[in-house]
Amino acid sequence: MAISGRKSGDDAGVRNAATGGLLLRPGYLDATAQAALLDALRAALADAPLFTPTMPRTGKPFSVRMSNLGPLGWVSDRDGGYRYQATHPETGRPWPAMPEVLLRAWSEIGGYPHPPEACLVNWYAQGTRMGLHQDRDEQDFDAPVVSLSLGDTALFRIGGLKRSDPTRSFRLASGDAMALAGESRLAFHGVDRILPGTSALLPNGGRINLTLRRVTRP
Ligand SMILES: O=C(O)CCC(=O)C(=O)O
Ligand SMILES: [Fe+2]
Repeated sequence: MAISGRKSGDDAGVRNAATGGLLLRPGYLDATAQAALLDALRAALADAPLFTPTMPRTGKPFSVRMSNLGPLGWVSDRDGGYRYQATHPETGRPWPAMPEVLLRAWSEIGGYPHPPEACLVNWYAQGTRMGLHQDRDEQDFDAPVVSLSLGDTALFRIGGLKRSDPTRSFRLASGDAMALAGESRLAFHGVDRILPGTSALLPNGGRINLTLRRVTRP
């Protein structure tokens, strides 16, 4: 397990064995790299607009809006459930390509020898959250999940392999990178809340999270 990062408060909790395989790289992207990535994302989202996924069966809308980059994208709706597909659910077009900086982050942080296939773009407006869940719609759990944060700081929560396992929380700020690998790959996790006014990157606040995943077995 390799852990780096802030040492104060609840952040120290991420060193606990329950989250083995969790890797944090605070400040992985500097301000210039964050701004460049944001520009690339704006262009991509013009082609593949944010959509509102809905829950399997109930059709209840997510509060987080989403889009994707790369050969595959994660989508969810009432009838089809959670899945990956090669095209945007509303435009029917293929997802835009992943910018180079994301491919580099995947290899530098995740250290997995095959390329990522999906980059989920999560848009958190102020007041939105993501409930505790596992990332398990992929065929390949050997590959890590690599995530990058932009904009306002998130209070991120992670537990163990069972929903009822104890959880701990820490902050993910703009430019921070994280990988869920090894024992943490299937750990329950979520976002409790977005802390307003913590970043000037997005003019109207809010947070963007980019989650890179390998979907198929190489
Ligand atoms: O926004 C985050 O930091 C986590 C996102 C997440 O867990 C997911 O997209 O599966
Ligand atoms: Fe997740």
